[in-house]
Amino acid sequence: MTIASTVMKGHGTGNDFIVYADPNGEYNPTVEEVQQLCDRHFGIGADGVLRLTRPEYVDHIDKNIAQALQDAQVQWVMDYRNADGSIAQMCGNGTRVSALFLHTQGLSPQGPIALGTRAGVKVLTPRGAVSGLGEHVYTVAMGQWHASSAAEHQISVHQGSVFDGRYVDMGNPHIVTVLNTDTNQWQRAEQTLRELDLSVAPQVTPGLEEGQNVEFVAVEAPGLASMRVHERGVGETLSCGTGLCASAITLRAQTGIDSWKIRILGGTVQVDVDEHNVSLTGDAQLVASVTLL
Ligand SMILES: N[C@@H](CCC[C@H](N)C(=O)O)C(=O)O
Repeated sequence: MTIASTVMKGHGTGNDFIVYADPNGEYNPTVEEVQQLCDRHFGIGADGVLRLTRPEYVDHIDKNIAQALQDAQVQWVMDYRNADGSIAQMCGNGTRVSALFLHTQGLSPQGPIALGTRAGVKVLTPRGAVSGLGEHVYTVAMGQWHASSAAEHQISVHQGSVFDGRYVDMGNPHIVTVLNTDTNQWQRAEQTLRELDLSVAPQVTPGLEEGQNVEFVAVEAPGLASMRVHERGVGETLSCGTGLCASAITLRAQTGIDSWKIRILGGTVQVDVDEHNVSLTGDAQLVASVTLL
């Protein structure tokens, strides 16, 4: 695939992406092209592709959301693809990398960006001035969340253990299991978390028709937790922004605590939840500019 504009590689807490701007709707990759770009041996390698385009060039989008993007007059929409070529509604870490790309490429003025996604408009606020490559911190307001009030799913992992999981809708689907809320149980929960074999997708019963991202969380102290994730369309990743938000929402339901610092394999983020909104603060980094041959 050729893309006649700047293509970059970046990541947010180790969740890595290939990112480019496609303002004229000319470079809409096929499933095979996404798979090839994301292949870690035969391609550039990434968990997903972020195609930044105009609202009219995004397909597989809900009619009402497409209308909302038009009403909000967003300049840019993040058309997100998983490494296996599938389409997802949202990617929390991807929004930060998209914002950094738009800022550093001069495609969006400094300051907050209203970024369109298949899950609606998300506003990203840079924490400090954005100055070229390197690490930058953004807060993304993810907006209204929805969660089931009970753990209605069972998650079995490769080793045979079975956990209860709750459904959380972040625009994309999540099933979250909290391994402990009693901090005296932290060491055991942390060991369980560390030893989970996520090389194979956990089995979820009942599973969601559209598939699911699955998160496992252990609580170390009030407001401090660790998480691992198996992502739909990718596999285990070093971080998942929507999964971190889904985890904090579930932790809040089980502990009453609104504000969480959560460690994942690729770093640490801050998640703040209230009745209506959830916001995610974390890093974004661009690491390379790539020429596709
Ligand atoms: N890594 C992302 C989520 C990407 C989409 C997900 N795999 C899905 O299919 O829903 C994040 O940071 O939120």
